Amino acid sequence: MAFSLWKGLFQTTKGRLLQQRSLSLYSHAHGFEEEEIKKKLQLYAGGSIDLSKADNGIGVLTLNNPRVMNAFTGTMMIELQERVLELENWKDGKGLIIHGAENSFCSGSDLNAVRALSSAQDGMNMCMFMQNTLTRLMRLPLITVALIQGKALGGGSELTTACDFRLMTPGSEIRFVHKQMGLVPGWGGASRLVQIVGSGPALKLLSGALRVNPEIALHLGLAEEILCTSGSLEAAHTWLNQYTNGPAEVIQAAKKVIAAGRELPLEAALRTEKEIFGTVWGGPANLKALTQRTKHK
Ligand SMILES: CCC(=O)SCCNC(=O)CCNC(=O)[C@H](O)C(C)(C)COP(=O)(O)OP(=O)(O)OC[C@H]1O[C@@H](n2cnc3c(N)ncnc32)[C@H](O)[C@@H]1OP(=O)(O)O
Repeated sequence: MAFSLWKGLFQTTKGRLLQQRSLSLYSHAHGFEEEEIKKKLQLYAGGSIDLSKADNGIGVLTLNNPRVMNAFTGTMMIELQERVLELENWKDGKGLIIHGAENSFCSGSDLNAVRALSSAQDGMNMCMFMQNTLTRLMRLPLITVALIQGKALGGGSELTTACDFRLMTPGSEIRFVHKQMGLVPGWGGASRLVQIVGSGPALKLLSGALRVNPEIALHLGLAEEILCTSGSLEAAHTWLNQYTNGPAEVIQAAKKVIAAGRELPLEAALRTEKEIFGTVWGGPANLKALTQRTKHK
């Protein structure tokens, strides 16, 4: 009796810990005033973040504010959070492509909002708000791809690092322009960039505000492939389809074990891998493969 009570308690706590890892980084305890910053962000309206979810499990998220090169207004920051929460609950989802409207990726945060929210407290709250959202985006159980056409500047470049992969078109550019603005990244872009390209190249990209064209991005391991400009969204779908063929629960499990390996110390990652393995072992896809005596020739 006592043993089963302890076991139940242990499993609930473990479940909660696993769940918490997928939730936000900052809360009230860190001095983060989410409602306060959301009220302020609402004042800087314009553009939208559009999400379409197809039956094949691939979503497309469009940064839609082409008049200002898809800069992030306050309301777009809030909408991004809403779309990410929606994607967290997409049971049949397998992959996500993020792109900008009208052949441009994103020119960072809307400079009008930046100017108006220049106090230290607003800056910290906006930083924590965007880190929370982009961390949740990074942890989505979906394979995520940033399709970069045109420029990804400032916060736009940071957003690309929250995706699993980056695909670029000829003439496109990723550029951490923060230094030119007297800043460093604050949406988590520096920390993620180090994980992607290593600390030396990351320091050069930031301190030189270097332009990263598709060839350099390929060389650094920042981009996976250069796609043709025409029909690049279809090409991004084709590229992603190589990795999303199969049942959603298996693709999602694959993303989850890799995300754990990317973020957690080895022992914690191994334990998480065991938990996720348990969700697919004996599951429908596993039983089907066993019944069919699947061979891998
Ligand atoms: C998290 C930290 C950050 O993200 S800080 C923001 C970093 N981003 C920037 O500083 C981008 C500044 N903008 C630029 O460098 C250029 O506008 C870029 C994006 C290269 C485009 O140049 P170009 O193709 O010549 O077009 P343009 O300058 O005429 O721009 C078209 C209109 O868009 C506007 N725009 C552009 N970016 C932003 C932005 N981030 N916030 C607000 N507005 C932006 C331009 O001002 C221009 O508007 P308008 O036609 O002058 O009314």
